[in-house]
Amino acid sequence: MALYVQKFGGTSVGSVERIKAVAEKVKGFRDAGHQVVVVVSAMSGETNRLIGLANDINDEPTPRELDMLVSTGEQVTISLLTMALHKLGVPATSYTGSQVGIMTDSAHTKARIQRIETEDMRQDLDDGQVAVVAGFQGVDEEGNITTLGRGGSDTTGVALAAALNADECQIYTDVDGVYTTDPRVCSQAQRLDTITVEEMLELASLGSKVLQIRAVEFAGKYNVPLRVLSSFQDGPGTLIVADSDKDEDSMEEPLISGIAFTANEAKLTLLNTPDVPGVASKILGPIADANIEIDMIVQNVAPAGDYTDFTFTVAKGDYKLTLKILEEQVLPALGEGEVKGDDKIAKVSLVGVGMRSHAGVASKMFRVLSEENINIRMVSTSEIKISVVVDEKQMELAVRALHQAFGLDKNDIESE
Ligand SMILES: Nc1ncnc2c1ncn2[C@@H]1O[C@H](COP(=O)(O)OP(=O)(O)O)[C@@H](O)[C@H]1O
Ligand SMILES: N[C@@H](CC(=O)OP(=O)(O)O)C(=O)O
Repeated sequence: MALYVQKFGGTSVGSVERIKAVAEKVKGFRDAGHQVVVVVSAMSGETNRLIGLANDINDEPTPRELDMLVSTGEQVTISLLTMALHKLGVPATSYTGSQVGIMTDSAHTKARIQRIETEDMRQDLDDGQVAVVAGFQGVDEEGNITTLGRGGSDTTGVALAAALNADECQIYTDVDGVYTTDPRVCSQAQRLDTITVEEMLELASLGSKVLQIRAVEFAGKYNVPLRVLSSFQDGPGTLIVADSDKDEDSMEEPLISGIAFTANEAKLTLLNTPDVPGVASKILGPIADANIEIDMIVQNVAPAGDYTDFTFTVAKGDYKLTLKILEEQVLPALGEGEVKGDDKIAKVSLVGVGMRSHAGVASKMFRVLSEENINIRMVSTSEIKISVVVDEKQMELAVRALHQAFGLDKNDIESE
């Protein structure tokens, strides 16, 4: 007998038929003698619909009320799934985050889990029940409902698996595992049998939304065995493995494990800023004060030593506010310069632990992009990733060209 925490995302519970299919799947595990805790997201599109309603009423809803509203999406699915399980004769009880004791801090819309009270769930499991828990939500010490950030049900699943010491946390979604890149954009993408926590963290943080980044962090920190599977077809899925557990038979790591991309960034440039100590902090200080996260930063070498250009990227949602801060606070403080912005950009990233021991990945990447006539506007690197910023409209072309050039296409891998 094993204990599984099974998380079903929005598409997997997107209709009555799909909810019934999830109930059948859960029943199958229970009939096989396993204990199951299920975590569900809201039906697909529901969270966006609720946010839309809020914005129709008030374009700046308070985070507390937003959490109160969007958490209702998951409350619908826990009850419907539990009813579907009852219909199949499976004893089950639904719980909101607050009822099951998912205690978080008070950072509404991006709360962090601090502890989980597991007694009720353990009692249910001991009684032969399935516990059906609302993903994405928790409660703070004052009893306010909080949410964990978009995609947060993955984190609920992994956190519950850690708290219950489950044998595996299974993330069921609409693809049958983690692919070399998003299979919706590149039909040649290949499912990976395993991927390391480190690589998955990079892919998630660079835009692959198959897993929420904090869920991967949690799995790494608490050693939770984590598997991504399809809720629509059977198969082994992809196991996220500790960095030391990567297939020991393979003598060489593949150079690139995956390609991530996102069009959710915008680029801002300050032209002709004085090249003197303290300028970077004068530019970025007011932006940090506004709680805006900065991703890539590039400062050009000043040709004559006295003026430079300073470019950085932020999330697209922060673009307008950042532009305003630069124009209204930073430029007056610097006394000179000019601001330029572009929110039609995309970031494409190659990820792979094999890069550590191989030179030449960047030069090959740049060559492939130049052969496709794709202009590179910014570059950033770390030990296991290279990211470039390109025009948004060239993003998919860049992904496909790089996927093929780095030998990730289906036919290449199959013929090895
Ligand atoms: N490398 C990747 N491997 C698999 N899926 C990916 C990858 N990158 C992006 N995706 C996308 O992630 C989607 C699944 O995530 P999401 O829509 O959040 O699912 P859910 O609703 O189940 O939480 C897939 O449909 C796929 O388009
Ligand atoms: N419903 C929430 C939480 C979530 O994790 O959803 P999904 O599993 O469908 O990505 C959201 O849309 O962000």
